[in-house]
Amino acid sequence: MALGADGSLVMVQQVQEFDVVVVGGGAVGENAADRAGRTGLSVAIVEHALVGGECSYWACMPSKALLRPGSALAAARAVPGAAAAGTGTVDVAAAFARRDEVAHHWDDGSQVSWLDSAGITLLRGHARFTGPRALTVTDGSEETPVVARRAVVLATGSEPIVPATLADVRPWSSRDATSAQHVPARLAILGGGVVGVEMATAFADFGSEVTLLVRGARLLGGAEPFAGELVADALRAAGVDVRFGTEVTGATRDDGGVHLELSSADGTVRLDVTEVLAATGRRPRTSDVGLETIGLTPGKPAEVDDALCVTGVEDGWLFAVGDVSGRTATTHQGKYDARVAGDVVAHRFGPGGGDERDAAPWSRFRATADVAAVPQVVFTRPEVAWVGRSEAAARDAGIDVQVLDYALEDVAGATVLSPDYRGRGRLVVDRSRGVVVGATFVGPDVAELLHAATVAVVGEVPLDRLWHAVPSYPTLSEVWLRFLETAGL
Ligand SMILES: Cc1cc2nc3c(=O)[nH]c(=O)nc-3n(C[C@H](O)[C@H](O)[C@H](O)COP(=O)(O)OP(=O)(O)OC[C@H]3O[C@@H](n4cnc5c(N)ncnc54)[C@H](O)[C@@H]3O)c2cc1C
Ligand SMILES: NC(=O)c1ccc[n+]([C@@H]2O[C@H](COP(=O)([O-])OP(=O)(O)OC[C@H]3O[C@@H](n4cnc5c(N)ncnc54)[C@H](O)[C@@H]3O)[C@@H](O)[C@H]2O)c1
Repeated sequence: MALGADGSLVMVQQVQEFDVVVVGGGAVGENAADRAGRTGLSVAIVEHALVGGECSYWACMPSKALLRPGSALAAARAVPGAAAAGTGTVDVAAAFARRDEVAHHWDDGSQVSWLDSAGITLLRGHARFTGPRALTVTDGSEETPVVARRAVVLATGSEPIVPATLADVRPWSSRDATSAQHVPARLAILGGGVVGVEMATAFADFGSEVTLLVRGARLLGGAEPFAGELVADALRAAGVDVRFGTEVTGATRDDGGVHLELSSADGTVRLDVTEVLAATGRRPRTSDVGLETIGLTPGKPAEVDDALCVTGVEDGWLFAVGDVSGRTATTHQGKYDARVAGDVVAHRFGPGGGDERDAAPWSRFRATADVAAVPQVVFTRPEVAWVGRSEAAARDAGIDVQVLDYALEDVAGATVLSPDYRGRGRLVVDRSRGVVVGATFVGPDVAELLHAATVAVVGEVPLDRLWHAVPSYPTLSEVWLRFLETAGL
């Protein structure tokens, strides 16, 4: 027996040793573990909740399942011939039941089976560093010392930030929204970022009276401004009360719900709602992993280089991937970093001990795409999809920018989708190099348009070569031809 981190008595188990220990079994940690084991290193994952992490159970998957019925209904309603069949509203009970299936009823059995099949050891419990390559894993009253002979990959994800004004009223977090079992009659959402606009769309579909409270002047801050404008127009058309320049300056909760005091340039007003969702961003989850024992600061992101090696830690044994690094904020980009980190670990510490320290950008040992080729899709209606730099970001980076804009409704593929199709595409071109450095699409069904743009940005394909990439007719992709014609090709 010994004293645990919280001062209680714990039963200390035998030391367990592995070549590599991955802390956090989210989608990103799982990928890192899989790649790290590919040269025969023994790998363990430590997970204190569900294997699969936020994305599988409370983020990407359930949120997209909640959004899908409304978007399917809207797509049918937009087409003469199908519109008559698309009457009525979203069947909320069926939508929730489908969400429950997609979230595997919050049971991680299938992911645990996958770990088994990949030869990865699962240690259930909460991991904390006790020193370089040394951790303890606490599971109830048991504590297991764990040694990583070669490397540790930190993949502990992120946690929501709750503004101080809402702290006492038990606001919904994104987890409460994505796992909701009832629909609040009146829902206030604080924050005009990705969670805010997606959940405003879903809960408006379910019949909530939604008020979206945005302290700034636009939605989706990092995206091209037209993206936020089109989403705001659509949310308003769906009945959402979108209020810009609005701060929550006070909040109370009683049996009647949550009472918010809102301040804007027009003065102070009160808003009474059933629930309030704090969609105000996330912070890396590093406050309770013993970072202080290895010379890092708890609560801060684990900053990494392009090999995903944590800077400020000697001997290159610590890596960080996913939300915890502060470098990526999506599952797909976190998994890309995980593949790179896992490959670096497998190569550097595997049999024969390779050296990839001189690896060039774009090698499989460098996460080069994190810098200027990050894709993201926001599943609102219209969908928003972007990759690389916005016009403003490209100008800030000193790029000689050429902007190519096109109205998506003017391509034949859009006409087939719906007579009322509206959307917009933008390419940001580096004029001096003649290559695409950014792209944004806003409109129904644009999510699947994005990957062509990602390939163009990553491949730095010259515009005069893109000219030979012929889009099929009649598809939305024909916008690529129109962009190039706009550029004078
Ligand atoms: C509502 C919402 C919707 C989203 N939708 C999308 C989307 O559509 N597409 C997309 O690409 N991204 C989306 N994201 C972002 C995406 O969810 C994250 O980028 C992704 O989950 C990050 O993965 P991760 O593995 O780094 O972290 P997590 O998924 O948070 O995994 C970290 C794991 O570590 C465990 N852990 C933490 N600390 C410890 C410890 N000390 N010991 C043991 N275990 C520990 C946790 O329990 C967790 O399982 C969404 C986010 C939210 C909030
Ligand atoms: N489809 C997707 O890929 C997807 C979907 C959802 C979430 N995510 C990821 O999850 C992460 C979290 O999303 P999010 O929307 O919470 O964060 P975010 O950073 O995208 O947006 C947070 C918003 O809240 C505002 N805000 C912050 N503090 C505030 C305060 N005190 N009062 C009022 N407004 C405040 C910010 O200005 C910002 O507009 C993001 O990194 C996002 O990329 C991705």
